[in-house]
Amino acid sequence: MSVAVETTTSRVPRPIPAHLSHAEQSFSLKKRRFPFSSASTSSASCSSPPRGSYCLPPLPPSKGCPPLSRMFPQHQSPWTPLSDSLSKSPPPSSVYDPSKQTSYFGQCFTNLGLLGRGSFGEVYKVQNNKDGRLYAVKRSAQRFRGNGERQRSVKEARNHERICPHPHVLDFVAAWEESGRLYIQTELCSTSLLLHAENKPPGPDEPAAWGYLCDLLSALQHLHSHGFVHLDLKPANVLITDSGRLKLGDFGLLFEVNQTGVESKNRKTKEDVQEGDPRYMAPELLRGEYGPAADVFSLGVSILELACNLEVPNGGEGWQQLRQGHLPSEFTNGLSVELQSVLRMMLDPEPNERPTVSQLLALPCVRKRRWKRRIYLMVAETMLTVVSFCQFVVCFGCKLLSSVRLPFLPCWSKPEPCTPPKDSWDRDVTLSLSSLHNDPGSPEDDGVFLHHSDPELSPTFSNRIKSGLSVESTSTPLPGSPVRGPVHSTQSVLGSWSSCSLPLTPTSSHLNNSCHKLTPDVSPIHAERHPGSPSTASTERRRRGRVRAEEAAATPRPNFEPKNLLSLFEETTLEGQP
Ligand SMILES: Nc1ncnc2c1ncn2[C@@H]1O[C@H](COP(=O)(O)OP(=O)(O)OP(=O)(O)O)[C@@H](O)[C@H]1O
Repeated sequence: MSVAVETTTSRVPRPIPAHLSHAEQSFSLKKRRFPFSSASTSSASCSSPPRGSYCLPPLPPSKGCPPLSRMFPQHQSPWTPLSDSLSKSPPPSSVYDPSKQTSYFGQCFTNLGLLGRGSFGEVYKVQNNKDGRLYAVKRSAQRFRGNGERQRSVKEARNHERICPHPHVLDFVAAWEESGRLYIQTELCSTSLLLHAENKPPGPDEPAAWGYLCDLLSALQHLHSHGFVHLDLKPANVLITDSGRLKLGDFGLLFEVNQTGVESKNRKTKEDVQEGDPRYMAPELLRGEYGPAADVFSLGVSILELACNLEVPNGGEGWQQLRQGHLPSEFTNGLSVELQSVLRMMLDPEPNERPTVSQLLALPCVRKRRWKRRIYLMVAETMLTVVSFCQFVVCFGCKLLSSVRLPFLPCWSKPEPCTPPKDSWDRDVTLSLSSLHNDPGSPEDDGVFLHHSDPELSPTFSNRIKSGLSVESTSTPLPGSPVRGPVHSTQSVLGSWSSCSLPLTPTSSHLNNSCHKLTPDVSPIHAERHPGSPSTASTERRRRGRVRAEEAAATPRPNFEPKNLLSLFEETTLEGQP
């Protein structure tokens, strides 16, 4: 361990990865990027992809013949478990029936919406129909175009499963292959660290950076002590829970170092070589030296970025300087001496001079903050659990009251389903799709996904909505609708139709799944349905009265207020008028 030793070799410019043709030249303040909501609505054009998510070019709209599978509907291709968890305990036949046309995903999960898109796939928030819990499921965007591609995709899932559970590593649940696509089921988080940081008020945030450093050092210590190197550590690959706990994810480039020489230079075989994000890449990776020190460097760059709110250069002079041990003083001068010196050590150009994760964790300044961080997380998680429990009690109480069927509360007599009934979901989607595409529901377009994620791929769909046709068959908000909040992406996907809007931890949220009542805000849709249709004043009044009544009926019980009684009264008065 040494503080920024500048050797002669460190001044020699390092070769820049070949694909960096549009390299940023030096350091700059972080630009605000649109979070997922923009990706969801415009990722087809991909004009400004979220950083860390190199969007694939949009699929061209279908102009020619429909695919063969649409003309000759066929059964889903077989479902293949890829994780030990699924092979050892497959779902019971009551949950998954292979003879049914619906996919494994469609039968086992209720899709609650798109969480985000990355370069390889789309991530959905789902509810498991077996245990009722909420999870994230990542589905590869493209079907495998060969065995090589398949192997590479499957590797990410297998790598993830090999890592023992740890409080700062994203929990792996299961992986499977279906219809030529890979599915990975993991624990549900709130959002990625990148999006979280970008949605905070601009400006440096050193206390938060110390917290991130402590969490990610713990995660790396776990990986390194088990003989793994991540090799793609960056804020986009770190997830954050509702309590603020960081979880390291995305193990596509995970590399196993031999146990005897964890610190020794390990060379990957040529076919193994896959470059991570160049902005966070340690200089020695360009020489083919793969070791735990590379993760320390990437963590250093990530913390520098998060603490100073700066745009990390992906090439050019700034990229070179960072790999020669020069920190951008115009940004780092505002940081404490302690953090500056830790960053200097982590960003040492020589991997052998860089401290190991254990050495960093032993630093007094880190140890002090790690304790604070632990206490903070403990308190935050306890509070979340208490809030979740209270929500559960309130929801349970409401359900109980509604089952009493009080005569003066007519709208309480029919409680809304917790989630859309699966059959109706499938039926609605199939109806919607078949009416749009005249397609009997091919496995090409698994309705469970197209319903949420691909409206931009289906121009007919959006035109239909725009032209004011019925949206009753689409009971979920459209991607890009204003209900989405930038930070709490998981929560905002449910947006306006979740009556329990407090963020829940994945562990606790199963307690109150009953809170996820679907109460679509129907009034604006109805109002726009026939904008130009002639209507007399009385029919208009009646229509408004009906809409209010529908709103009142759709309002979940906890929101039942005297206001609703007033509107019911008003409605009755309106109905009574000639
Ligand atoms: N477990 C999760 N819980 C909540 N949101 C998630 C989860 N996993 C991913 N996301 C969201 O989905 C987005 C895309 O996911 P992810 O980055 O894993 O896809 P990817 O194809 O591997 O992307 P890349 O390879 O570019 O990193 C993330 O930015 C994050 O917002």
